[in-house]
Amino acid sequence: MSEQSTPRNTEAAAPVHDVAVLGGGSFGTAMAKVLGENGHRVHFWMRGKAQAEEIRSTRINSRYMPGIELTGDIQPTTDLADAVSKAEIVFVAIPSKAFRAVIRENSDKFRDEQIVISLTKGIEEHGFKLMSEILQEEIPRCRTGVLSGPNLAGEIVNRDLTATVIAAKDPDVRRSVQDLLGCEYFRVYANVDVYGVELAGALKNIYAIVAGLASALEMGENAKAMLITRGLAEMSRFAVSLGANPMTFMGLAGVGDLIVTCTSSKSRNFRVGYAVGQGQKLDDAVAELGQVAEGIYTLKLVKQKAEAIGIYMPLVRGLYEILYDNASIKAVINSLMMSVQNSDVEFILPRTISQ
Ligand SMILES: NC(=O)C1=CN([C@@H]2O[C@H](COP(=O)(O)OP(=O)(O)OC[C@H]3O[C@@H](n4cnc5c(N)ncnc54)[C@H](OP(=O)(O)O)[C@@H]3O)[C@@H](O)[C@H]2O)C=CC1
Ligand SMILES: O=C(CO)COP(=O)(O)O
Repeated sequence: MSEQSTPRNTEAAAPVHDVAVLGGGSFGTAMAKVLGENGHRVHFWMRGKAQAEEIRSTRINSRYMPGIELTGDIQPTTDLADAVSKAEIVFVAIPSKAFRAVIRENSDKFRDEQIVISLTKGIEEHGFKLMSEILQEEIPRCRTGVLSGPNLAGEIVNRDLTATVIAAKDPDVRRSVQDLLGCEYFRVYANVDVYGVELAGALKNIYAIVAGLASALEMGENAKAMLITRGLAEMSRFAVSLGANPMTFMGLAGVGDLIVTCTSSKSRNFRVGYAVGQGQKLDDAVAELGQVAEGIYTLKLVKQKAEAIGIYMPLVRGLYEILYDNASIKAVINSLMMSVQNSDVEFILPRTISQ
């Protein structure tokens, strides 16, 4: 596909491609909008007939993106087979809990060598699988990749300047996604560390919840910086132990996404943490949100995994105790502050092993 595409910023009209976006939530809508504005034909699949009909007739996805008009050739559909069969590239924005089921149920609809990109930032409960691993298991004939970065959907649909990362082993996959999505408000950087980019996107949701909690408790700016930086240390320690490249965490998918979700109430994970910090029960906070906050599931899985492989993750443990063990927030903070004072950057000065 990339051979046919024109370099950016040329006068020549860019070729129109058929693409599919699976998932009619906030992020699926944001990516469909970018692709539509870039002149591509977007087969936009969602499971709700009423939602598809609404978008077809009003050009607005009122539940997930109220007031945002979807211009360009965006064709909402509830026929996944039809969307996938027409597409050169498929983007998947389905929450992690439903990701495998949707792909598996439709695995025979994908073509050999078709490019399939995960937009989902989560981990599967059984087996600690990332979405790219699920794609490889369910549709091994396809070429796969992952898009992740500081990408609040609500800003992208307003054409606010944004950058993201496409991670794929295959250079043609990377180039194709850059060509399809890149435009004057959306820049797509490339990485080959698929596992690191994907894990960064999933892990940062946990620290966004922590940051929301700290914000509700008015802990101050120093505390915010401490939490973001120690969150970065903790998530990179964990990811590196699983084979990710530590340098990936210096990039947009790591530190970039951590900054945006830990400092903005536009992040759903941040908002869940904020609500809990204000005394709301977790279930009520999630119900009120009405959208997915992947971090609450990722937290459980990462705590379990970290314990199983012996990785020190005090923020994960502390947040878990608050959300799931009814621990007092004050007691958890006190225990974190009074734990052993250790190395700042452990890739320079190794930690003293004392949990
Ligand atoms: N929003 C954002 O800013 C960003 C989100 N992401 C990631 O994208 C993924 C999707 O998030 P987002 O779009 O924001 O989530 P939303 O909560 O906004 O929407 C979820 C979407 O998934 C659909 N869905 C849920 N269960 C199923 C199922 N079993 N089968 C088919 N469709 C289903 C919902 O359909 P229905 O309405 O019918 O329930 C809805 O369209 C998440 O992993 C998130 O972390 C990544 C970057 C940015
Ligand atoms: O991943 C995101 C921005 O990069 C979206 O974060 P939330 O899911 O917390 O809204």
